Amino acid sequence: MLEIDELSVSYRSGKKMIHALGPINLKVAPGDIYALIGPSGCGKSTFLHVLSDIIKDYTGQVTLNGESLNSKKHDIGFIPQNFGLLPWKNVQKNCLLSLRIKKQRIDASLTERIDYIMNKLNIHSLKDRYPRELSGGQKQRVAIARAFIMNPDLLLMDEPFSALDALTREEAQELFIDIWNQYRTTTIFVTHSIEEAIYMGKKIAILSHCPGTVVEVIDNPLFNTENLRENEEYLKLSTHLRNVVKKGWQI
Ligand SMILES: Nc1ncnc2c1ncn2[C@@H]1O[C@H](COP(=O)(O)OP(=O)(O)OP(=O)(O)O)[C@@H](O)[C@H]1O
Repeated sequence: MLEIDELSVSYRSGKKMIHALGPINLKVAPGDIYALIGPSGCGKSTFLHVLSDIIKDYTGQVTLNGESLNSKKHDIGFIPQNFGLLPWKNVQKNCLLSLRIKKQRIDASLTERIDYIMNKLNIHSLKDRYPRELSGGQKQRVAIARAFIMNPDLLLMDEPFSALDALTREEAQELFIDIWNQYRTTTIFVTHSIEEAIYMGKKIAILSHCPGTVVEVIDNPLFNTENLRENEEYLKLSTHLRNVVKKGWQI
């Protein structure tokens, strides 16, 4: 369980402090996928930076499985907007990077997991290539493979599909959900797309203007539904979300 209690973040800018986020209160159950939507500058990236332990200067409490969040104790996967692949390492080495950092021995069951994930994402044939030799969709598949191979306690994604064209994006979203269904990794992702939030978010958390606080958490009945747009509920939920945006991110 990820528990966020009265989390607030301020940045120092010269002599002034800028209150960028919070207070945020949220409980994320194991196996949840949260889609986080909110206006530009409300603190979404700041929030992910706290959860990935990049920002340590905050008030409030963040615990994962009962312990204060700490990247030394917890395995936290992060897929940034630009996929975060190291350009000087080939696909195979990028995928195994976190295991090497943790000095994890690659035994038979881990080899099976790696093979399963690489096959599922269809990147076996790309394993000797470097990131510059890959298309955007291929880079995205490598980034997803790397995150799931690591088997993180928490997976964070910052607009992971926004750089892809519409068809590649849909394919990458489907592959993500397909592989997530196998491992049920607790995931929080930021998106600007209402459709992506409805397709991929088991829960949808809406943040207010800066400093972002949680305006509403929606239990999404349409999570992982095929032919989403043809579903009657889709129109209702997307209209509700668009109304929240129109009202200035309030309900
Ligand atoms: N290093 C910093 N120093 C001072 N202020 C900052 C810093 N980083 C972010 N901010 C401010 O904190 C607030 C939250 O920024 P953040 O990048 O988290 O928002 P965001 O919701 O991710 O935005 P976007 O959707 O536009 O990417 C903004 O008002 C921003 O101007």
